[in-house]
Amino acid sequence: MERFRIESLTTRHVGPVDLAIRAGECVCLSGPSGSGKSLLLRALADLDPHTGDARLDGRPTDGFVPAEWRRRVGLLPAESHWWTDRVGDHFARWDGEAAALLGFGPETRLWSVTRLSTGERQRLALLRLLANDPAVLLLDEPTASLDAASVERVEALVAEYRRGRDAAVLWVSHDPAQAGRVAGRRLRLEAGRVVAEAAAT
Ligand SMILES: Nc1ncnc2c1ncn2[C@@H]1O[C@H](COP(=O)(O)OP(=O)(O)OP(=O)(O)O)[C@@H](O)[C@H]1O
Repeated sequence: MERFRIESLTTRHVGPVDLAIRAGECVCLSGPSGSGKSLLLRALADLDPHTGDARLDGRPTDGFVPAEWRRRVGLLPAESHWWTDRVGDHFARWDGEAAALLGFGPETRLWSVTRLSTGERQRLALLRLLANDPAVLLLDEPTASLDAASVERVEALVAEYRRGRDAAVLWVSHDPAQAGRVAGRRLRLEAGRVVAEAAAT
């Protein structure tokens, strides 16, 4: 079943891009630094101006109020934003099991955002995103600041979420080994267009 589809999506730097992701599928997107991967993800989340058509479960963007589209098509930016000082205030709900998998106990909710390390911010931003119950995950280098053990746990959590919710995942990664582990299909952004990643030689 197709979950997420974009047709002729065009922003100032990217496009036109056509892409369809099935329910429960993970697609990896790579491409040179500055090729527009982050901008593409922001457009998909309807955070930047764009033209073209995007659909979730066959329903176009303008069939949703913008906040609902952004909740259902969830973007994990490379740098997360926090708007109050207490970690717990940012969570729609606290999933103790998922938090424990990423190394956080219930006391984490009382922590100040200012004390968070870069890797803690990245993992907590993912937990916060999943707490919103998105149908599509747009993950912008979600393990860029993590050690190998944490990378493994994040990959496991996203896989469990994807299978459990039949979510469609678009995962930006510069790491071919990671793409091989997490994705069923690999794409590359080149000169503003999305093309199939050439097989490794
Ligand atoms: N607000 C903006 N105004 C003008 N140009 C921008 C803006 N944001 C990004 N760009 C430019 O658009 C291009 C694509 O940026 P983007 O962040 O999407 O790249 P990326 O593929 O995600 O790169 P990386 O792999 O380094 O994260 C870059 O040349 C960047 O400088």
